[in-house]
Amino acid sequence: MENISEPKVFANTVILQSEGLLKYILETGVYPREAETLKELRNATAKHPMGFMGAAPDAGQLIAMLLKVSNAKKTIEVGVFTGYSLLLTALTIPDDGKIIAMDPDRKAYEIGLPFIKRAGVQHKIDFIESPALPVLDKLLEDAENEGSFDFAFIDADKNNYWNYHERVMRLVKIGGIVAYDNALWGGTVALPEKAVSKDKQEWRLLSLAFNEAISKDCRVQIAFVSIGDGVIFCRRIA
Ligand SMILES: C[S@@+](CC[C@H](N)C(=O)[O-])C[C@H]1O[C@@H](n2cnc3c(N)ncnc32)[C@H](O)[C@@H]1O
Repeated sequence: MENISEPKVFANTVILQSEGLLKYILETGVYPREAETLKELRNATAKHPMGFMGAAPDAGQLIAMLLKVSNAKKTIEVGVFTGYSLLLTALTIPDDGKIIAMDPDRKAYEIGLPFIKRAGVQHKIDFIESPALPVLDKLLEDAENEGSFDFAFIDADKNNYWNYHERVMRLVKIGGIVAYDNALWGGTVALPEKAVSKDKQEWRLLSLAFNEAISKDCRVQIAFVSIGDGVIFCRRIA
């Protein structure tokens, strides 16, 4: 039976371990506000063999809010999959905004493409079928790209998170925001290694190292948020 006692509170933070509480949040304030095309894309992605591994819809809501309050127009998307966060961003930035999106998996992108087209936002997207690192390096070859982006969402291979960080720190303007998904790696960051399944151990270690390094990085103000699978938001300050 679902735990019906009050959720635990630690350091004045409700521990979202109750499925009921998350269900309440999603059903009350997230799903009713989710754009129809996003909902359809999310449902279509659930049929993918890997299931829906896009940004969590409640995290998406926060990302959209940050895109709006920061007036983001030019963004970077590392890790597209079927495009949930990509479509969310495209729906949120202005009509003359631009997203440079990169992922070596075009097939997954094409699952989401009909929804992107239907939403009428394809003109804002420049999808590059490639691992992200060489694309980011290419962008950095042109000095005009330095500090020209307002926002970046990083949701791809963990082993490169720090490599992405070093590059987006140059591409995103001072005051711009970078969001790193999966900071909690399914909650494994707070578990001893022996309690973690073999397939999650490597990325757990990478997450621990990245989270620690970013927490010490003076170039950014951070907000480490327990939403979805954990998102670290960074505002570039230097
Ligand atoms: C968790 S999914 C991204 C989900 C997406 N942001 C969304 O909201 O639907 C991770 C994606 O990262 C991609 N990926 C893996 N290695 C990559 C790399 N080196 N460069 C760019 N994308 C990569 C995978 O192909 C996969 O589609």
